[in-house]
Amino acid sequence: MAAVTFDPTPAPPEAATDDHLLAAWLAEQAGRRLLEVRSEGLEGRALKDAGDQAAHELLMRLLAEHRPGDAVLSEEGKDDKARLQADRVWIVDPLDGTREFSEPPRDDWAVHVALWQRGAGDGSTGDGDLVAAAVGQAALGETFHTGAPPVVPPSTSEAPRIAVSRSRPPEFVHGLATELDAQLVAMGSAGAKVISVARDVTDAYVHAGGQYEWDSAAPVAVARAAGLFTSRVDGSPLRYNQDDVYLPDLVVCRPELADRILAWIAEHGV
Ligand SMILES: Nc1ncnc2c1ncn2[C@@H]1O[C@H](COP(=O)(O)O)[C@@H](OP(=O)(O)O)[C@H]1O
Ligand SMILES: [Mg+2]
Repeated sequence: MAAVTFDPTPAPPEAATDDHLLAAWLAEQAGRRLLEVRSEGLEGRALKDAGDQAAHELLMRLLAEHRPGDAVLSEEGKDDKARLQADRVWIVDPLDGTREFSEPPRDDWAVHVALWQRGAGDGSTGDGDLVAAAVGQAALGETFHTGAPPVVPPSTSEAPRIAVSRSRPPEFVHGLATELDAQLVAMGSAGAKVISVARDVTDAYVHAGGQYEWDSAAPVAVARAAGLFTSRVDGSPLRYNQDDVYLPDLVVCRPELADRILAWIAEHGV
């Protein structure tokens, strides 16, 4: 298989002990692998499947090599519930925005690599919390990570811009947009949408109606490190490494928008 011939660039020596740098390196390697898959002439379903599979296999191989003692939860793998007893769990989405990946030259797809650690956090997120993460956007040539979090510039837009799913935008966002006098910006990939807030392409990302832990773990950890607001749509904390990995909704935004967004959702529902 082509995955065996793929040659990762060597991990930086610091990644042996620094989880932020390891996450960034992993996301970058999987992104390079995905660009390679995208150049092989496949289309549609075949391209989606090849991308999901190649990025998953590479991440599993590299995690086993560099962090052999840690558990892994991957969108493309079997959920081994031993992770519920583990102290460290990598939560990965090898290819988020699979649909957009299969529509070159779109760049709204990403590799998500996050680390959940037992005992981390203030207790509000359960037994632990996210401690390191990277969102790789290979088609942009960038990897956003918690080791050097993005610096969010002041908003360049007078009216707030709300990122929403391109294929499954929740119905309620239209009412919210009217209330905030906001524009909706349709985009693929949860990671690309969260990072669009950090990059001042948008000011908020709101989703409801379905998603899983791997869709938001890495982007949310990077967003928090960048000083952005993150929560469920009811304002409660996003909790990871749960028994049920369904995590259907979230809000990520500039801190100054959080109160208005949550208040509108509390009043009108999703
Ligand atoms: N209603 C829903 N139910 C389940 N998963 C959903 C969903 N809406 C979005 N997602 C998942 O969230 C990710 C971002 O979606 P979108 O691009 O529409 O914003 C996608 O991940 P994958 O591409 O990894 O499958 C998609 O599958
Ligand atoms: Mg996903």
